[in-house]
Amino acid sequence: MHTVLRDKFGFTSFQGRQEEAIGAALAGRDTFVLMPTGGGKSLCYCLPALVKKGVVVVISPLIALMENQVENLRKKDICCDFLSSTRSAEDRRAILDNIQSQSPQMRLLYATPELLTTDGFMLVLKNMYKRGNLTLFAVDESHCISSWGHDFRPAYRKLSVVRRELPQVPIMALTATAAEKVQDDIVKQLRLRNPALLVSSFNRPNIHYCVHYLFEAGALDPLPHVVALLKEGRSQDAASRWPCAVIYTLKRETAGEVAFSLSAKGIPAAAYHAGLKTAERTCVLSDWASGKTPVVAATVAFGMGIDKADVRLVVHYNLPKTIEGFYQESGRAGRDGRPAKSVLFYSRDDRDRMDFILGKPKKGKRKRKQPKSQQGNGELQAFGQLVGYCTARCCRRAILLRHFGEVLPAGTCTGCDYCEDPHGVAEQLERLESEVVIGAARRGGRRRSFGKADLPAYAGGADLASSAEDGKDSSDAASGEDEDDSEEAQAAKQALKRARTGDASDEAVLSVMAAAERRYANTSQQTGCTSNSLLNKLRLPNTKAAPAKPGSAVVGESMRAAARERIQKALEANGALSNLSQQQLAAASQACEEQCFNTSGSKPVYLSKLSNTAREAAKVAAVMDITCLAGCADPTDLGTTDATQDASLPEEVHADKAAAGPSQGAAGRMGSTPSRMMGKPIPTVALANP
Ligand SMILES: Nc1ncnc2c1ncn2[C@@H]1O[C@H](COP(=O)(O)OP(=O)(O)OP(=O)(O)O)[C@@H](O)[C@H]1O
Repeated sequence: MHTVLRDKFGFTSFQGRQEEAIGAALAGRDTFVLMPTGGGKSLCYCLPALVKKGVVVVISPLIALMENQVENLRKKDICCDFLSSTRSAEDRRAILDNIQSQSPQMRLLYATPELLTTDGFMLVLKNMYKRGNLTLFAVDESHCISSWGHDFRPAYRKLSVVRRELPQVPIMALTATAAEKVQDDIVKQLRLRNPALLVSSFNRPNIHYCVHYLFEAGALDPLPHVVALLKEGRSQDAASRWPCAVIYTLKRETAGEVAFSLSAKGIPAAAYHAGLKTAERTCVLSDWASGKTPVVAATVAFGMGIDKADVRLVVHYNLPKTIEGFYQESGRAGRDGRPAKSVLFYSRDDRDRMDFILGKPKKGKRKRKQPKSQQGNGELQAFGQLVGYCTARCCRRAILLRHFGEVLPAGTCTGCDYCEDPHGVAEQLERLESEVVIGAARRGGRRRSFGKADLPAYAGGADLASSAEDGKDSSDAASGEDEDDSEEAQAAKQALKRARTGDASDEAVLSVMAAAERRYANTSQQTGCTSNSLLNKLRLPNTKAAPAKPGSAVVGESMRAAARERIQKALEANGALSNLSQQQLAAASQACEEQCFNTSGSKPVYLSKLSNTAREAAKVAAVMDITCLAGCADPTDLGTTDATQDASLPEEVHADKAAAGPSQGAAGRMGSTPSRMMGKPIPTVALANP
């Protein structure tokens, strides 16, 4: 092992848990390897391929990743290849002949999960199995198997077929980001048998973590701060070079704007996202890798397989959706072990926007494979954890590590803004909170709602709408449950059908694989995608929409119904309102939604107001607050009716509410007095549209 390590790979020693992983694989044992980004996971399956007879099959999610690895291994004279739609028929035949021969020369073969799980390819694998030529299955980026994770790819789920059909071949699952729940899921889904669990620390001690708060009263634009960070990095470099940096943005447009603005200030920067042509992306990547363009502003399409050692700064210009995503992206900094920075910009607007994007009901999702436990607001919960990272008054590193089940001993943080200045961070958080309250008071007691002017990070209102839909589409795609009507998707479905019914020509199998890869690369990883047909459907005015009132938004009835449902769920979850009946809550939701509808001049404003309303609904402290949330100074404005009145509410409820005194929330600000509620039954609101 050590000889191969030195002679083939040029390393003097193993790092992390490489040696144990390799030892387990050579002993024929299943292995679960969790190492941080840049930890050296690929060696864990590459080295056994050179020591043992047979072929190591590596499952990898992207052609680009496979190409990159094959290229690197070939430089070391290691015989390896990958199967994909980009290969000629001749190449594919040569590969299949090689691996099915009595003694294959091939040491490693890379393939996507889509290819591996087809009947045709399984036949090839069984041939190899019979000859004893399958050394190991390495499942790279194995967190894609879990819908708890952030990069779920449905085809990964089918990999259990490997254990079923080829039971004696050891399996190695590898990942850099998997919280405990995801780790369990990986082991379960792949049916690993008594696996060696090799979990390294998630700690990246050389990365300094910082959350930069943006205030309403100040500039909400992160750009000047990014420029300052880059200048600071430049002044720290002896040769006065711009630091190598990645700036992650939510949307493609923002990536373009940031790159443009930085270039205009003399900072060499380029944009990278899935909307660019392949040649353009390649060019941006190679200029970045060579140092010609040290700064890249990118969406999450700039992802797996980015292996540049000297990234000094990773900025999150917008909030990421999950801690896992954040950890992986920020982890691209400092792979050389030298000091590096992660800076995440946090503003209330950004948070509200993401809240809304993720909170929208996903049309048609529940009908299909979503596990029960994850129905509802799993994405919102995951985002809530990320918000917790930003707003908790405690060490950032400790929060990250705790998320992955690790405890950071007190006082051992190697650098974060909180540990350096806990009072400063606390003050900023207080300021953030007070701005929310002051802002609401200034608006006459109404809760904050977005208008175009309130969205400086976005070009305009329509952008917000598309962003919201984008989030929906991308998450649908990520969970593999969207209905894609595109020609490409239809062709892929046909091919998949042919493959399943045994007519698995190479072309059919490869076209399924190519379609899956394109969808994964272009939608799952690209939050800014706008091409989904669902989005277009939602954009069309709905013929069943309620008649638009003057100045009201053009919003379809289905969206309005979903909005009412969302508000109602928030009210139902609010313990302070547990005494209200379903009918009362439904009526309150309706009133709140109508308020949003009637006071919004456009769909984006409606969506933003809705988002705020749903959030506030979860927080209201009394019935009075609901009425104010719905914009009524008098609860009876909501339409109290004797017929539907729930006069049977127990006396103590009224007494409790009276004893609670004036609400801290909107009630007081609206000038309503609690006495108006006292002695009166809590109003039951009538359904406006029975
Ligand atoms: N034993 C070792 N000694 C020194 N360097 C190593 C060793 N093993 C791997 N490396 C180097 O570490 C770097 C990262 O390795 P690798 O790409 O396998 O990491 P990874 O864990 O797969 O990262 P990612 O999760 O980002 O894909 C590579 O440049 C590799 O050459």
